[in-house]
Amino acid sequence: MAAVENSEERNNLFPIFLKLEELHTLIVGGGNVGLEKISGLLKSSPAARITVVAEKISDEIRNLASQSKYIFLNERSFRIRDLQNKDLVILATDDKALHERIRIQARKKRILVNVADTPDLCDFYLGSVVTKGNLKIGISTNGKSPTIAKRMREYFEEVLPDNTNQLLDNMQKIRDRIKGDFRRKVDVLNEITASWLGKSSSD
Ligand SMILES: C[C@@]1(CC(=O)O)c2cc3[nH]c(cc4nc(cc5[nH]c(cc(n2)[C@H]1CCC(=O)O)[C@@](C)(CC(=O)O)[C@@H]5CCC(=O)O)C(CC(=O)O)=C4CCC(=O)O)c(CCC(=O)O)c3CC(=O)O
Ligand SMILES: NC(=O)C1=CN([C@@H]2O[C@H](COP(=O)(O)OP(=O)(O)OC[C@H]3O[C@@H](n4cnc5c(N)ncnc54)[C@H](O)[C@@H]3O)[C@@H](O)[C@H]2O)C=CC1
Repeated sequence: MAAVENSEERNNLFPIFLKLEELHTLIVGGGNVGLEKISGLLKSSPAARITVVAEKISDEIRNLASQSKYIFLNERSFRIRDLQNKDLVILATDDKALHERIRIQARKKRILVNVADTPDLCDFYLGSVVTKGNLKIGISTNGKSPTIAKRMREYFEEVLPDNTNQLLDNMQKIRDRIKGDFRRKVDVLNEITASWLGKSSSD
């Protein structure tokens, strides 16, 4: 009798691309991990609105904050009212019990939470991010290996041609110029990109 195989594991996370200038992100913890998370946010969204609360805020974080008028620093212990008017929360302290307490309060307010070193407590993960002009690719290994996510980013950064952004600019111009109904527009755009990956024009 044929053995029943386990169904393949897969990544069920849903990626979205957030406008962090329009949202307000709270980061609790101002050490190395806090620094990594802030740097990650700023790399994609240089004008991200971020409030950092930490008993001790590192010089590196102070330096980053001095380059943006949208980063607010509060060097003190976390208070529940820090959650007010926040959309996302990233927890990066060395106090796991504190993380669990903050998570409960944040969930009550329907604020999405990331706990840097505790995947089970996360509503969302940060991913590795490849940016070429207007193109952005988010990468997740489902928490299996952040190192591989990082290597994948490096790989795509290297293989994506430098004229990728020009391609997008050209396509936007063509897209704006095509007249006619929606169906015709889709047909034309498929037709002119058909040679990509050897696809047929109807793909
Ligand atoms: C689940 C997740 C939750 C989250 O943090 O959001 C998570 C969790 C954990 N990370 C850990 C460790 C490391 N994280 C990195 C790096 C990154 N980690 C990132 C994301 C994520 N990390 C989320 C899943 C993403 C996915 O789905 O793939 C990246 C992609 C984005 C970012 O952080 O901005 C960024 C690369 C950015 C880039 O360069 O492109 C490195 C490598 C390095 O620093 O060089 C190491 C050390 C080596 C290693 O462990 O692989 C540990 C163990 C801690 C411990 O040992 O105690 C945990 C906890 C655990 O796994 O239990
Ligand atoms: N540094 C690293 O690369 C890694 C760290 N970790 C873990 O992640 C956690 C954080 O690491 P680091 O950033 O290196 O630690 P850290 O000690 O440099 O920073 C901890 C931060 O949390 C703040 N903090 C603590 N209690 C607070 C409170 N009640 N309110 C406000 N702020 C508070 C501290 O003031 C400090 O800014 C640790 O538990 C560590 O074991 C895990 C993997 C790698």
